[in-house]
Amino acid sequence: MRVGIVGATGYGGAELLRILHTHPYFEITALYTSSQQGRNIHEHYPHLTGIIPLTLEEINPIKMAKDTDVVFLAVPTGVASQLAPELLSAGCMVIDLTGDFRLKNTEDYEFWYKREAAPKEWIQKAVYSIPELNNASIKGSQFISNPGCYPTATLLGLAPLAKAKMLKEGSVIIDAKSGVSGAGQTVSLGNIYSELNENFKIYKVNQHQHIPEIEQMLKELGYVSPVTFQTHLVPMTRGIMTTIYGSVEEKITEDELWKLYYEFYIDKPFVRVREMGVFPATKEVAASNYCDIGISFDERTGRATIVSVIDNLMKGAAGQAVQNANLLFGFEETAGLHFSPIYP
Ligand SMILES: NC(=O)C1=CN([C@@H]2O[C@H](COP(=O)(O)OP(=O)(O)OC[C@H]3O[C@@H](n4cnc5c(N)ncnc54)[C@H](OP(=O)(O)O)[C@@H]3O)[C@@H](O)[C@H]2O)C=CC1
Ligand SMILES: CC(=O)N[C@@H](CCC(=O)OP(=O)(O)O)C(=O)O
Repeated sequence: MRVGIVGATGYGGAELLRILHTHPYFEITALYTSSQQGRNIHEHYPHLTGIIPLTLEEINPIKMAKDTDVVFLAVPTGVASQLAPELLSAGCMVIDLTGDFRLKNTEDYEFWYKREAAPKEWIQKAVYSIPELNNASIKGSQFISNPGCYPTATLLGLAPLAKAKMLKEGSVIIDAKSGVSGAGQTVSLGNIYSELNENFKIYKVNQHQHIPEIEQMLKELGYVSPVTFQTHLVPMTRGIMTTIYGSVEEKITEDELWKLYYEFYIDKPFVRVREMGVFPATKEVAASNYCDIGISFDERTGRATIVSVIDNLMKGAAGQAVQNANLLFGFEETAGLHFSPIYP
């Protein structure tokens, strides 16, 4: 299958290149840019010298549809709302990594993202897919909306309890932390070394654009209340940890809670439920497509604490996008994604 990547010069794009250049069924045939036409990708990313000898091409949907079978959009949110429909109309399959097609309600998008939403008919066509939580098969669709990084970690952490309808409505609090590559390669004051180093910051308090995405999916799973969701920037390059608190409706033991999670994910190759009492760290999934989950239940308070970690660029973006592409084309879900985490 011929693959094109728009935004190959960004962090999500770089991760797609790392995964796809050794993928058994996909071949990267074209890279597209809005600002660097004619340059070789290694001029932007010297680490790719001798590995991916491709020149960056201009974005031309008609030509792109002729030259590729599927296009990954690793562009800023806001750019895909116009570009994806153009590519789809030209006959391309599209995997969109942006937030532009995740929210089914356009008013929610406009409220949280503070910009105009994509056309409704295309939003309806987009399949939002965290593969471990999909009810329907995505094979046969043309257009995938890849989930956000924080929602992936959060929803995988909450899904077993939400689906079992064991979460007390109104009780969920998500405390999330991310490494700085989550903000992409664009420079901003908050992301420079002297602002980040030896610092720990909360940001977008009660205003994060991933709140409606988390709530939309939680509703589908069976939990309908709003959630409290806060995000923090950690002075590290990769990784997300979400520490999730929720009250459990029924009287259960910690053993029973662990069994619920273990069985929910038993046939899911990328979710590793840790042994009871063992909690994952971000480094234990770095550069891999795993989501690792640790669980604890406090019988005193009736509250569960769930810790889930991912690599924001892998399971949080490019890894999950390739996992979705594998499913879209009927390949094995894990194809090209057998990366063990980099440690130490
Ligand atoms: N970083 C992360 O951990 C995650 C990112 N995402 C999402 O993935 C997408 C990509 O993120 P990320 O790689 O981090 O971002 P980056 O800022 O690192 O890269 C985005 C790339 O988009 C390209 N671009 C900029 N403006 C335009 C435009 N007008 N038209 C076409 N291309 C444009 C740029 O390349 P060029 O100048 O060559 O065109 C740039 O390299 C975003 O929507 C982000 O929200 C989702 C989950 C996690
Ligand atoms: C650390 C950091 O800044 N992370 C970004 C994640 C952005 C992202 O992935 O945005 P969409 O998925 O909504 O496009 C943030 O919190 O906004």
